[in-house]
Formats: sequence, structure tokens, C-alpha cells
Amino acid sequence: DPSWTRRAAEEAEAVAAISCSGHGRAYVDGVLDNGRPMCECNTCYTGTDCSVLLSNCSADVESGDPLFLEPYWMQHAAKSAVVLSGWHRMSYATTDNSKSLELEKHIRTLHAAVGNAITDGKYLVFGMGSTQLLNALVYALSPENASSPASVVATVPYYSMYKGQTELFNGRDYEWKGATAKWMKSNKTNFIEFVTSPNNPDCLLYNSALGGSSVIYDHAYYWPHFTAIPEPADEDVMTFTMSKLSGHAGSRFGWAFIKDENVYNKVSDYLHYNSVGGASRDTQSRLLNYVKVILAEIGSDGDIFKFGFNKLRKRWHKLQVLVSSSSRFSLQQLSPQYCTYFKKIRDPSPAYAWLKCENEEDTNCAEVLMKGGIISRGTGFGASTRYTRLSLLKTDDHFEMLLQKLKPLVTSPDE
Ligand SMILES: C=C(NCc1c(COP(=O)(O)O)cnc(C)c1O)C(=O)O
Repeated sequence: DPSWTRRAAEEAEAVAAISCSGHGRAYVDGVLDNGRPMCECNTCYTGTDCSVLLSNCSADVESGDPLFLEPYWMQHAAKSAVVLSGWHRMSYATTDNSKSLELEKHIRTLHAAVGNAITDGKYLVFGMGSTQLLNALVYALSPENASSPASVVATVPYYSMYKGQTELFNGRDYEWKGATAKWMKSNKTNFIEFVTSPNNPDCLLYNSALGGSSVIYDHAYYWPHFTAIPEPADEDVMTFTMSKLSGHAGSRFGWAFIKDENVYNKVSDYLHYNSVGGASRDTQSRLLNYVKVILAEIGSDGDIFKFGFNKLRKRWHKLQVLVSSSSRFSLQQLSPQYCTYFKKIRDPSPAYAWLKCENEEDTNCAEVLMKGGIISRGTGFGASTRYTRLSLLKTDDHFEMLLQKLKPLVTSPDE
């Protein structure tokens, strides 16, 4: 029947037409209420159509949930929709981590077009989120049957996943050894260093601190949304994620470029035993379409990087103006920088605010904010509790709620 897609298309259109008052959205697989998917509301909004603002509700800016890009895809609904047949790619991973060769081609083309990575001569592997690839790479870079395990380190403040994974998976051949600062004077062999650039939580561009042989460059945020691109990254091991490129965190898709074939083969072995290959084929089919849209819109008014940069630049500016109106808090220092993508010097547009509580008595900054109705992330970075992280990546509702709750704290009589 040539119109077998009609039901799916009509259902998708009907659900997309459910407005949820602009403070939520409905999904085709949402919980049904009278046969219609319910609205799933942004934090602090409720009601069948998300039109009710809860009083006294905390601003939740704890996670780097990239919903700031949701409006972009709503604006590109027709180009981004994908219909998959019920028999779409039912097989297990066949060869080479069950990678979509078209997706591989388009990802390499995108890096070349954006100019944020050199991918020639490097193997590409897909993972269920770049999170799955992080431990796969630690395993692959650890020496086999070495007399002592590799030391896994990162520079403070670091993304908590590195420590959490390394300790939980507790491999024989690697061990979490904390901050690079502790090891600067030691013998650099048998270290695996995570370098996050731009960094999470302070959004600065980082290089290796130890200068050792095994470095995992986590470039989750090395896209023009979040930072100037001074030059293409060209490292032996680099990870990226669709979560921060297109905002599709729920699709669980990340990738790594790996120069060394032996490391690539060990990562592939890990993925086979961990999940019979990396990311699902359904996810790859869906995301291939999004990469095509991103590529097609580069340089036009529909350029996702222009959308993301402008959104985050404005948020950062508003937050800076508010925080600088008092001495109670301070933010990380970010400077305008020349960007090879936009071909101009551009303002900062960080994914996160790394907020410091300056008052002597405010030793736990996350607690100070929590009392003021703001949920932030104050632990896990290896840093002092005088700092806490504010996510700038969520919806407009989340960001406006943050400003609303932060204002009285900044101008509080406690000062
Ligand atoms: C969502 C958050 N971090 C995602 C993240 C990830 C995870 O990305 P995934 O591809 O979605 O698994 C990897 N690397 C860095 C530096 C990250 O910050 C967060 O910190 O709240």
C-alpha cells in the first residue's frame, strides 16, 4: 500500500499540534490521557496544558540537558522528520560496529565544514552517547598485564563522569588517580589524562597538563554554539556527542576519532562485549537526517550554530550583568576570541556558569543557591564547594526562572 506512511505522518502532525502553552511538549509515545498524549511540562509548570506556573518552585539548572536547541528543530520540523518502516534494519551489528556508512561520511563532512576537527587518517567509532566511549577508551589505552595499572587523571574542575566511571568499572589495568596537579612532577608514563575542551564546568579551552602519551580529548562542547573555534582539533583520541551538537541527548549517540589502529580495535572489542556494537541503527538513521539538515543550513539563516551561539551569548550576557551588580558572587572569566567558523571575533557563549560564592560565610555555594530556590551542581568536579555549576543549556523557562531566583540573592540585604 503506497500510503503506508500516512497514519504515522498524521499521528506525528497531530501530536506536534498540541501546544502545551509553550511551557512543555507532547510526544507520540507519551502517556495517553483520553487517547491523546499528555503534555510533558517544563520544571515549575503544570496542568493538562502546562499553563499553570507553580508558586515557590525551584529553578532547576542542575543538568546539561540541551533543550535550548528544541525550538530549532521545531522550526525545522519538515526537514528533520524521519519515517522508518517496521522492518528497518532489524539485524544485529554486522560489520565494523554496525556503523551507518552514510552517517560516518556526513559526520566527517560536518567536521570539515565547521573546521573543528581534522578527521583524515583517523578511525571513527560510534557509541551509545560519548559516555559509553569514555570508559571504552580508558580500557583501550590501559596497558595489558602491566606491572601496575594506568593512572587516570583530569584537571580540576573536571567532569565527574571520568572519576565515577573509572571507579565503578574498576578495571584491573586502570585506576582513578585524581587531579593532574598532584602528578606534575612525577614520571608521566602510564597515565591516561582526560582533557575536556571547552571544559565542563568552566568552559575554558584546555590542553593536556601532563603532556603524556595517552590523552582523551573530550570535545563534547567544541562547536560554535559554545566556543570560538580557533583551529581544528587534531589529536590522537577525540570524542564528540550529538547531545551537544544537535541537542539530541536522549538519542544516546556519540563518536570518537582514534588514530591508532590497535586502540580502535580494542574499543571495538569493548563495544562488542558491552552492547554488541555501539549506537542503535534506529538512532543512526534518525541522526543522519539531522546532520544533513545542519550541513545544508550552514551559513544560512537556519544555521544551527548561529541559533545556538545567539541564544547562549544572550543568556551569558544577562547572567553577567546580574552577577556583576554585586560582590557576593563571581563568574569564570571568558574573553571574546576569533572564531574561524564565524570568521570574526565573537563573544563568549558558554554552556555553563561556574559560579563562585565570594562572601566568607558562604562556604557551600550550592547550599546558598538551594536556599534561594536554585538547584545547581555543586559537587563532583574535584573543586571547592565555594563553586557551583549553573546549566545554561536548558529551556527559556529554566533560564528565566534562574534569573528570577538569583536576583534577590545578588541584591540580598545579607551582603
Ligand atoms: C550532561 C552533562 N554532560 C554531558 C557530557 C558528556 C556526555 O555526553 P553523552 O554523549 O550525552 O553521553 C560527555 N562529556 C562531557 C564533557 C559532558 O559534559 C552534564 O555535565 O550535565
